[in-house]
Amino acid sequence: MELKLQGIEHNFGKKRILNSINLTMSPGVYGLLGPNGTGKTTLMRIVADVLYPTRGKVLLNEQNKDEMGDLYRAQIGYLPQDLGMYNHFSARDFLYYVAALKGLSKKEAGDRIEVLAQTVNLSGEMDKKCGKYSGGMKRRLGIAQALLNHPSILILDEPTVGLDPMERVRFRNLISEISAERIVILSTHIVSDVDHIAKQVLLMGRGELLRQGTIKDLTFDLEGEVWEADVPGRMLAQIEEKGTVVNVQQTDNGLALRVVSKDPPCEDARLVNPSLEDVYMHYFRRG
Ligand SMILES: Nc1ncnc2c1ncn2[C@@H]1O[C@H](COP(=O)(O)OP(=O)(O)OP(=O)(O)O)[C@@H](O)[C@H]1O
Repeated sequence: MELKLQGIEHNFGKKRILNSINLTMSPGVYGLLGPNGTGKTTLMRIVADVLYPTRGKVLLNEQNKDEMGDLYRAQIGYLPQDLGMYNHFSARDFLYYVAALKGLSKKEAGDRIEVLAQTVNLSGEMDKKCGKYSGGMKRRLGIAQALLNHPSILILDEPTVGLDPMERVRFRNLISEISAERIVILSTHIVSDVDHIAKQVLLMGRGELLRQGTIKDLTFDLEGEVWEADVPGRMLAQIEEKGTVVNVQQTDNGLALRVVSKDPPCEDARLVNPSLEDVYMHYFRRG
């Protein structure tokens, strides 16, 4: 399976939001990473077929999605940022409702709901009202609704917002499990959401894909340029002029810094292995 975005552009009024996005995806997790307002949601809505791009094409296995119509939409599972749930519905009723919208028969829906309740670890909570669900449970229910139609393309828009660290890890493992034979596009501005599970990371800035690659590719870019150093507090401003300070920690003797810089930012700076967070900060430090 191959999903291709060709020359995607999008304008809202006169404002250019997406600029010539070209991307080819195969099964696995694609982590769409970038600051707020850079066009991640807009791009995902285009792939989910709820927004038409101003220009460009989306091709699934070389077929234009607009020509495929329902056949394309049948392959999509979408968890938008603000999935509305009816608080007075039980989780089971909510899933039956979405299944009906997706055209599943009652029997098919019933079987699928039982399987998905287990997948997202909500089997014991299906009769509870959605309004009584915690943030993490709502996200898992959101994933279940997106999976009802066995989608081969799963689009998750900031699925981990508001989750505590434990839920975040659980959620990440769940995404990893369900990505085996699907293309999963996951947008976030939290580096750790994609750090362990993304097959490819897509760095998005101001409507453009700035860099695409495996975590290894991206961290390799900064090989030999990430340093740690213990310095007196007064040196911070001077070091900030030399490179990107990605972390500052107070210590008994001053500051422990992590810095991205081509040259050593100060005497006694030690080279360390680059992380995805270093890469993110390097690209987006100035917003
Ligand atoms: N319907 C709309 N009409 C006009 N402008 C819009 C519309 N939707 C989004 N925008 C603008 O498009 C830009 C990109 O928004 P988008 O939601 O795609 O970014 P994002 O990267 O997903 O941001 P976030 O991380 O905050 O969700 C923003 O400047 C936003 O204000």
